[in-house]
Amino acid sequence: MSNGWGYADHNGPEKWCDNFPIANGPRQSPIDIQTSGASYDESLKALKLQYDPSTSLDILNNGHSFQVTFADDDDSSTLTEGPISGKYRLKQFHFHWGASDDKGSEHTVDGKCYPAELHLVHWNTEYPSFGEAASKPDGLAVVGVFLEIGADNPNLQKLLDAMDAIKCKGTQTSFTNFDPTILLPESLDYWTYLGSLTTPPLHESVTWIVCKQSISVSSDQMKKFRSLLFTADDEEACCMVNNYRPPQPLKGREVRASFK
Ligand SMILES: O=C(O)Cc1ccc(OCc2ccccc2)cc1
Ligand SMILES: [Zn+2]
Repeated sequence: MSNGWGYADHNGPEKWCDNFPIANGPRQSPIDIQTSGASYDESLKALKLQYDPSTSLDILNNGHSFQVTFADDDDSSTLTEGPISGKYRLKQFHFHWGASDDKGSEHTVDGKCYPAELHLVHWNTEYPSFGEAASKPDGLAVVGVFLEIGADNPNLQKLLDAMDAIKCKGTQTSFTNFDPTILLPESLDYWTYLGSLTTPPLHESVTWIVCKQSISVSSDQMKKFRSLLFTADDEEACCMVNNYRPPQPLKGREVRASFK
């Protein structure tokens, strides 16, 4: 794969195993969450998400998605409790979405796809940095939130307004004073299982925490996501759509629910 991984036929999810053999590993993500197979675990705590908006730094088109990056040199923005032990710091959040409203999420629920999925990426402060944590079995905790077509979501507006400035791969702009709490659903009921990054290097280092309740996004707002490009300004334009990996084999893993 001379020009790196992506989501096209020549460099997409079916080809990633060529350079990243862990793609066929025992704890790959995403998965289809079969609700009947998820077991309620009364020992699971409620998620504790404490974010300081002053830690948001910038918004970047990295050629695979767009991400908002946070200052993570102290414990200002953290995830604690829930299924994890210890303290995890927020590093970034990003989205995955489809070319049309009938697909785009990475996780599915009883086979149902959503038009998009938000990932809030946190790393275990047991390790010195995100880079160190990213390859450890308990290194990362990612909170996933489904987006479902409905009314315009005003809480997405600041992200949408920034997209004109990050249309092409490699572009970024300042994105300060943003509290990602506004992107969370009302209920923080969740499913949790042990999985992986859903993009190369596909490290099996993620405790996944997938919220049962979705947030809304309108069809028009989804069109704005699809106006971004996978490509740099000196390349032939390719719309940033279908940047999702399909569900991977469960391989005997347990999926637990924080709710009855
Ligand atoms: O949320 C996801 O899609 C999982 C995911 C989380 C973090 C992530 O970071 C990219 C990255 C991680 C480790 C090393 C290099 C790059 C890549 C994927
Ligand atoms: Zn992701």
